Amino acid sequence: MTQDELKVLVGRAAAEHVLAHLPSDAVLGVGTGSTANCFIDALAPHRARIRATVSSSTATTTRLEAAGFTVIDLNDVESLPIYVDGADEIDADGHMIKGGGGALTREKIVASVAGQFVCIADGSKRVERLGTFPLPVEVVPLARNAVARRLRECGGAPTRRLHKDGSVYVTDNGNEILDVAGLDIVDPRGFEARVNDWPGVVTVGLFARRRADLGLFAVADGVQTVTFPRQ
Ligand SMILES: O=C(CO)[C@H](O)[C@H](O)COP(=O)(O)O
Repeated sequence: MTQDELKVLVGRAAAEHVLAHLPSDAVLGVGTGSTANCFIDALAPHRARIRATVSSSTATTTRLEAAGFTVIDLNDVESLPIYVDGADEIDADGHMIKGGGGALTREKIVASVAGQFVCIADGSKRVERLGTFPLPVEVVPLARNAVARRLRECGGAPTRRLHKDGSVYVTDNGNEILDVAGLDIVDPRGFEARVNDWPGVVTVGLFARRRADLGLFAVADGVQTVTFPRQ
């Protein structure tokens, strides 16, 4: 199976999970990226059963609305039983690197409100230790070089995210992203807290304090379900 086929498979599994577990009057949190898009597509025929959604990016909002879902503001939501999103890497404890699609800040905010974080991915995203995928860090533009220097002191090699045409990538929140290669993240919770603390850092794409509760991972012979115990 191709990686795209695996994403379709896990998108369907996540839709089944939501239809089985989301209360009928509840709001659903939806992540960003190609795997999250497969989930939206799989859930679309059942949109009448989803009262409303909260989106983690403008791209996801566009896709949800095009598929006929109602999208509401997180400020108008008191609880969010389930949040479904992809990941760039996930370890055996459910800690993740996210933000390859640039939506890390809103993803982290929506995830922080959710009762259950369901991580959906093809099996290639599972790693022993986080850090092979360059860690995205969203920064206020003024702080870019100051934060980059600190990341170098930690052994990382940050680069400013650019579009293919060379223009600067700007997030939905008007900030920039540093993608940090070369990190060997032995203590995800500690490193998340450390980087979060630096002035100018908006969000670090380490999801360790709020990690996944459930993983659905597509591999050649089906979808594996992994429950990550609360820490
Ligand atoms: O964090 C994300 C977006 O900010 C995505 O969940 C992550 O990049 C995975 O994307 P994909 O499903 O396209 O591989």
